[in-house]
Amino acid sequence: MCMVKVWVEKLLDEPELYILRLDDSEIKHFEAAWSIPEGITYNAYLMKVGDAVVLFDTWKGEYTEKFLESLSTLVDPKEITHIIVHHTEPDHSGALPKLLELNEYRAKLIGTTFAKNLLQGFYGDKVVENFHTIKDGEEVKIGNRTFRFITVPWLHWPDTMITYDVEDKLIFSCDAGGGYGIPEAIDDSDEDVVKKYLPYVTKYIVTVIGHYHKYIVQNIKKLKELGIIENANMILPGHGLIWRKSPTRIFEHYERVGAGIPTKDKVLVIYDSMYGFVEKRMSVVIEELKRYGKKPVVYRFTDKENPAISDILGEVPDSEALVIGVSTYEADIHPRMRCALYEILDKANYEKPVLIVGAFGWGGVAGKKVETLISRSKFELVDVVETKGRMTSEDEERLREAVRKLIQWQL
Ligand SMILES: Cc1cc2nc3c(=O)[nH]c(=O)nc-3n(C[C@H](O)[C@H](O)[C@H](O)COP(=O)(O)O)c2cc1C
Repeated sequence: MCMVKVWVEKLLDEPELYILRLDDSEIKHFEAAWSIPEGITYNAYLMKVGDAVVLFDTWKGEYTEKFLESLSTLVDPKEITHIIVHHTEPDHSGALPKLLELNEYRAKLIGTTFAKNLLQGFYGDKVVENFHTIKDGEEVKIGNRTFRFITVPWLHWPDTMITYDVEDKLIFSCDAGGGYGIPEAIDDSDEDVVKKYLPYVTKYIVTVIGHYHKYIVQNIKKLKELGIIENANMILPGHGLIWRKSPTRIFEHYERVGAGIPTKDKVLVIYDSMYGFVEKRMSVVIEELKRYGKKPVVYRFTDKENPAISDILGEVPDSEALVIGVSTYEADIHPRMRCALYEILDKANYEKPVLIVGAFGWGGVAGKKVETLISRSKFELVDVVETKGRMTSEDEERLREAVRKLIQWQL
């Protein structure tokens, strides 16, 4: 039996505003790719304003029945007059077709032209029969409120927009401002809950939006210039915590991740080691890093450990530098490291210095291949120390020297 938790809570009396949150503790791999033992929540919101009943997004399709059940405790689905579609990815739009059926297609859908197009592709023509496409910045009066729709393309699909409730200064931000994890609270009032949650936000940003991370900075700049962030009373994302104690905090966090602002002294060390040759080298690296006051965060692929790539990705944005340790495997990079590197370069491509360390048996190519990948990315290549078999005392000295070079690299 499915034991996921559902929250239906009133957030405001005026306007009458509710959150409908499902805690998906059953999910293992978000987007069938990112390991999230911490789970995720799907947040939809319902607002009753004058004669209008406005729904902001829905939940993932597999929870349609639960969504309709929860919604029915607040309103007869037939009474919904407007549905705001911020983003059509099925974790937010999955329950929409069934809801519209119950609603007898009375509600007006509001979203971008892209959103209309995508919904039609996913669910057919009927779903978009009553769809109003908005232009960036367009304001629509609904009930006794003014809703301004602001497009935030590539955060993280081309369809994405946010809604600003002008009178109440509320930002419904869908994926922007969201995170993984199932916080024990609805909002940011408890600092312990926030502290535990923020690393999951980083992991979410990198895995979900990371490929487009320059748009995070661009789009937040756009919202700042509109002056809506600093005066917001609440940020209401499609995943995770609502921000009402310090609404600006979540976008500041997003900005930091988008820009790759480092945490002082944090160096990310990632390596594979089948029989311990790379590992020996990496213990020298780690020892040398610590000697200079650095705080290495280490992920290793060995016959005992197989860390999730999603967790590694979440560590990149706030690292000062990276050290990559690789063995040569069938004239290539070890398969697990190949996979990790591919994702780092795709999702977490930042201007940070990188040191490459390699070990091989008869012809080292892994280090050179990593070097080629790094030199084509935004990362800055500091040095490559790739040597044969067991580590000699000369190899060790070269490694220590390379670590010192990394440390001096404008960290
Ligand atoms: C399955 C397998 C494939 C390998 N392929 C190569 C290779 O193509 N070229 C090479 O020089 N060494 C190759 N090696 C040797 C390793 O790169 C070498 O032993 C290295 O020191 C391993 O470091 P590690 O024990 O830390 O993983 C291979 C080893 C294994 C187990």
